[in-house]
Amino acid sequence: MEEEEYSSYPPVFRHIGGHSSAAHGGGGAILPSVDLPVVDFQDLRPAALGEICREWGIFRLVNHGIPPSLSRRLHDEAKRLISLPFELKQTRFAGDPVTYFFGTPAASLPLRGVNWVEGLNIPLGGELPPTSAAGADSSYFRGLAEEFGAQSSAVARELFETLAEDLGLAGERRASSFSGAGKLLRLHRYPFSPLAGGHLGMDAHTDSSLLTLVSDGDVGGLQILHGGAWLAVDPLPGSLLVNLGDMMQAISDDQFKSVKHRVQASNGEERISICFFAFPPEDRPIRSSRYREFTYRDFKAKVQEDIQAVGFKVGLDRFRI
Ligand SMILES: O=C(O)CCC(=O)C(=O)O
Ligand SMILES: [Fe+2]
Repeated sequence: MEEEEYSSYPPVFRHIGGHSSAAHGGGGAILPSVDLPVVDFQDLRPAALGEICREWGIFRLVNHGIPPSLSRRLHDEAKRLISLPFELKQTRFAGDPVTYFFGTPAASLPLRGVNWVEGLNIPLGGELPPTSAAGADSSYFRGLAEEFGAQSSAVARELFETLAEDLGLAGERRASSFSGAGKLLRLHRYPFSPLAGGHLGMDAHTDSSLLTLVSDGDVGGLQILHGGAWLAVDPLPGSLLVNLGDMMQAISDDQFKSVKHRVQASNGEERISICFFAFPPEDRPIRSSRYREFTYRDFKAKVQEDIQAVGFKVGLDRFRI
């Protein structure tokens, strides 16, 4: 492909489009696929779900009730917006509640090697923005995102309650964990990479969330670390990928796993993913037999501090007793 065909990519990354990614230090072998457990949202069983979360920390959710047409419209609109020329994206989202980013979000370090991803951050639950510089099409997108976010949140709450049941969480500890939860929708576009086993879009990381719901469409790329090996997660159209985050691991006294994962660029189509994150209320103390008491606000601050100081997220280990 010619360079101008990559005009929607940030300029510093345009050159990698037509080249062997191996020459740029990324890459890896084609991995075996993993058969993730599949959970039916209409038939949630605390003990069975708990077992999956102890062993895997990630599963496929089917029959979740979010209409396929809503997911499809949001994916289509996301793809349209993210495919706009880079310069236009920068000006279009300036001053909008929806923000455009590019870089390596897992480590918050832009321009590390050729590992990169770009996307839009969509805060949820606020007022729809007045018609702004972003224009009417962005309001349409935000409306879809709000609707998708509200439905994702209801699904996440139900999953949380099921897991809380399995853990035997009671009283204040249970009631306050999810109510007032922070919510964020983030969409990603992982660039096309001409070689299979191409560069990473997102480095290995665990999510800081309670729960993360990923609508990953029909292009693969996600990989998980399971049993000491990296395994590829194939798409399952119509399903949601659910993974547990660090806060859920802490609340469960390390019974549940916050699974390590990363995303590799596809050698076919670009991957568009829509990720919903549920976080605990910022100032609620998190009590666990494995960690000293902390709040999600403390956790976030420590993650940022480590990224500045050592270049990566240390995460829960900072709070371990
Ligand atoms: O885009 C994906 O498929 C996963 C993204 C992810 O891991 C994250 O945003 O934390
Ligand atoms: Fe993640």
